[in-house]
Amino acid sequence: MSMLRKPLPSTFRINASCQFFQDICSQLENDFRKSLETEVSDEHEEDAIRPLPWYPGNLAWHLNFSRMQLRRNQALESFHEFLKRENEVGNITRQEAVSMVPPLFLNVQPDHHILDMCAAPGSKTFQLLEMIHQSTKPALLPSALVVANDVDVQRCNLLIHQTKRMCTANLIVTNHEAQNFPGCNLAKFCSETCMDEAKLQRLEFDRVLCDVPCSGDGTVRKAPDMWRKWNAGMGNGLHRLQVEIAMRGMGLLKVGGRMVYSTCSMNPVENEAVVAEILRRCGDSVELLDISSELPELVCRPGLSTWKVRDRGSWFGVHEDIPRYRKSVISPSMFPSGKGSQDVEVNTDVVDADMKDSTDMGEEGEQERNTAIDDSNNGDSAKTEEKTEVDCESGEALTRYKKLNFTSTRTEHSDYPLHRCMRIVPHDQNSGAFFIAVLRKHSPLNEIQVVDGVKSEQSISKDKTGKLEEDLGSDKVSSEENIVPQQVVDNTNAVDGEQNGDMDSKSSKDKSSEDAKVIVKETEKAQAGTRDRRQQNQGRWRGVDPVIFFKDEVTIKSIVSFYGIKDSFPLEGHLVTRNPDTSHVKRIYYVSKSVQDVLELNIKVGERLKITSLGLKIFVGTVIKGRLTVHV
Ligand SMILES: C[S@@+](CC[C@H](N)C(=O)[O-])C[C@H]1O[C@@H](n2cnc3c(N)ncnc32)[C@H](O)[C@@H]1O
Repeated sequence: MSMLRKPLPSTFRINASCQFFQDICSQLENDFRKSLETEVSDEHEEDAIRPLPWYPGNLAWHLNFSRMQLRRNQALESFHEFLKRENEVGNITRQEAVSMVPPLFLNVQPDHHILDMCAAPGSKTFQLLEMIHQSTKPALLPSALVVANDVDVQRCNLLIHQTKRMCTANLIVTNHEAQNFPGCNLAKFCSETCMDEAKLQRLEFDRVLCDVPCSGDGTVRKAPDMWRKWNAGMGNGLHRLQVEIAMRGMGLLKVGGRMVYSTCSMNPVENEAVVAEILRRCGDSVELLDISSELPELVCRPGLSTWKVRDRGSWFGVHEDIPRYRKSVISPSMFPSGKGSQDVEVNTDVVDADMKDSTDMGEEGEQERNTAIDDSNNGDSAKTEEKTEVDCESGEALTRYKKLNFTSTRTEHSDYPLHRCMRIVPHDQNSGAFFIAVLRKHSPLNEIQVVDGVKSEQSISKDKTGKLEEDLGSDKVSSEENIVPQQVVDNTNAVDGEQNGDMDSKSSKDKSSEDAKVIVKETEKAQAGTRDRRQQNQGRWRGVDPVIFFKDEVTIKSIVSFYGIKDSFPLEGHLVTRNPDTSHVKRIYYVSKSVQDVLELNIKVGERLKITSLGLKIFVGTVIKGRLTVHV
């Protein structure tokens, strides 16, 4: 507890792919390390700044003072200025030490396709970009691709701002619900000819980072407000979404690929319970890897195999003990065994999955009669109250159970090797807290696993239909034929990265083949150049400019000759704009071959990806005397 009350030390990472990498390392080692030693004395005589021992290549550094001290201490002024300056241009990144751990376990290679499912504000995305560029020779682009996604548009802007510092052509930023991240699979949407032409047939990833939204108790040292705000209900409310995001990540992962699941919470319901549920759903297709020897200097603890679930002031060791009316909120998957009781759920429409851990259950306007029942038959000491309420409208008696400060003595153990998960706690190495699990996909998920996923996604999608319609609003005006089926495809094919879509129910199968036909029709029309102009101009997503390949040969030739660009740096197919009127483009972006392939695929499957940003802004266009002129 005393460690939790101490401010978190600052940490930062050097970008090993930046041009001035060696200079920065030498400045830190030879100048600041020594000068700060004399300026900043410490009662324990610890180094003022030192590399984090577990981070490869001495790239991550720990400062033995907090952000506050860094801002206020005069002696640290020039060092603070250095940090700010280098951070701004992307040579270093200030990031919490524990947050740097998950990308390290992805074992990223320069030719990998990587999906960062919940990426904003982008510190881990930046780290992934550093990794793919690190081993590439200067002036050469890696063949890798990073797709960074976040559901929140405003946070996507932070992500774009953060990753701009990298000047990369290998990044696409998308704005989707991660649990419904679209599948781009040509086999489903395209005719044979269209497939023959395409270089990339489906979008799937060698690595997936699943750094999911969580209740965030691991950040209390950085955000002391968390002490007041946190409650167990926050984690309970997120568990299902976390499972769905992770399952979608698994669906999009290539066979043989690695996925890292991480949170900045220590709550087992958001951690081990989610991992166990992934293993349960995926069976032999997925393995939880033992990563204990991968970063030997990192001090960490094994994952838990047993835990209790807290709900409204009580602790439950088994799902069976959950009052019936809470069973729709507290699911069996939150418990170590994942097993539920045979109880029929009642009154599920009365109780919402709220984010409060309140014990106050009183509801005005309801007549109630409370009867205390001895709950000793299951070995638990607390009393359970049966509460009979009368529905004011129907006059029907509804029976609910309310457990006050109940602590279940029954516990369960998980059969999965959850000790392979990794818990990083603040008092082990003066850091924040983090949870990490690394999973490998051994074989495609089978139909039942996929169907499970589809079912849960469909139940979510039901609630989100309104939002989807809004997202597709512009199409709705221009092409009814286009919007309706695509919306259905979004829901039913949410797992199609993995399977070719044999669903259990005939109707959904028929529906998706119908949808596919319509998309093929759309694609063929697009190929034949007969696509509705208004639709092409607006793109599929309202408020998001379409991505258009810049193919103006005259302009491209003049750029090549004016700047003396060599053939080894091809422009053709690598230039895109966000303005459909290519005679008036303002900005031209350079994209890597990997991004180019994804864009071509995305066009062929009917622009399923909602792309908010991509590539590197390389040229600016101005129209002079009616002619487009382009400069760097
Ligand atoms: C823990 S933060 C991610 C931090 C990020 N990986 C980083 O290192 O900077 C979780 C992110 O998930 C996003 N998010 C929440 N629900 C989401 C969903 N359903 N799909 C995608 N992103 C989601 C939030 O907007 C938030 O930016």
